[in-house]
Amino acid sequence: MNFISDNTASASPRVMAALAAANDGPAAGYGADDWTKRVEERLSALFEREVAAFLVTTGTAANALALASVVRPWGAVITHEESHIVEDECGAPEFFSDGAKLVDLPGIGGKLTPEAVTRALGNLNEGSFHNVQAQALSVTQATECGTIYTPAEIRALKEAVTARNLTVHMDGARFANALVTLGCTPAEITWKAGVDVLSFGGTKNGAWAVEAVVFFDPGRAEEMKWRRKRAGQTLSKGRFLGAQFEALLADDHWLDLARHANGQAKRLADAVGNGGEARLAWPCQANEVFLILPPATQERLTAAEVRYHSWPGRSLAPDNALQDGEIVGRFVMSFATDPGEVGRLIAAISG
Ligand SMILES: Cc1ncc(COP(=O)(O)O)c(C=O)c1O
Ligand SMILES: C[C@@H](O)[C@H](N)C(=O)O
Repeated sequence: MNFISDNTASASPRVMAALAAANDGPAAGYGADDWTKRVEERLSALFEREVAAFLVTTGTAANALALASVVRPWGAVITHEESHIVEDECGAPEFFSDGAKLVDLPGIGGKLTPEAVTRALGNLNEGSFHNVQAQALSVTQATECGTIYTPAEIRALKEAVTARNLTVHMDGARFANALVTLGCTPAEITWKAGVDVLSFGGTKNGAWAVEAVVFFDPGRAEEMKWRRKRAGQTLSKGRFLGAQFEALLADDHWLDLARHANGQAKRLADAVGNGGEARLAWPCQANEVFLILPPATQERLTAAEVRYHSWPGRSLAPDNALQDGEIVGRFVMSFATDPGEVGRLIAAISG
């Protein structure tokens, strides 16, 4: 049984069928194709305002190029210490921004707080040529800990950085999962809450490989076309990115995919999250379940050949610290997660 990551999932059959259907005759290259144009129009409708959108193939590219477009080499990006841009992008944001600094902060459950951000801003001297200049805040939605920010929480973070005029970036690799939990509109959890640029994840949601960098003020997207090309992310046969995203958005397929993943995560969290055999590290609010596992439970999972990520306990609340031999395990669900496997996982944990 494999609960390592939503990255291990297949792609939605509807997305793969759309890829095959797009493979018909000639089409303009480099993003000028009809599929990509329809996606750009669809995203403006989805977010209830004109947006500028750029399709790329990975979340790392989306995050790194989005941030490079809004910070200068002498800039600083405030983010969480467990954020993907800090932990898992091999310095890509720093590289593509020509050296911007990531200032990473702790936060329970992988979430930033306005208080921590305000403290960090206090340590970043505005205007001094000796110091990097705070220019962006990056939040992940859903976070790397499977928690989510409410629109009010995003607004509070925006308010904390407004005086310093920081741009707000959202890593939305699991944006769909957060949205179906919140039940709000895409606009309410992004630009209406103060987000300026979104890495809109398609791959983990169920695409083969596509992400959209969405600028809510098209005037701020000016550099992106050159940055994307220089990064080798402007595909000559761009129709195959457009076709994927168009299939995801059609008939709210993207939300149905996320609902299945979240539903299976909730099943697991509800079944074992508060028992003696395991307990929740922090709330399960999207498609990932983080469980504190005592040694006996770890042994049963090994015997049952369950694959999951061991996760750092840095973001645990002080009153939920790990005890002797305990670890945090991350169990990730996707659109393709088999409910029967989740039942077998629950049995293995419960003993
Ligand atoms: C929170 C988050 N952001 C971004 C990404 C994008 O990463 P990749 O470059 O692997 O597509 C991931 C990948 O799993 C992720 O978990
Ligand atoms: C790199 C790894 O963390 C990946 N982003 C995942 O969530 O599985």
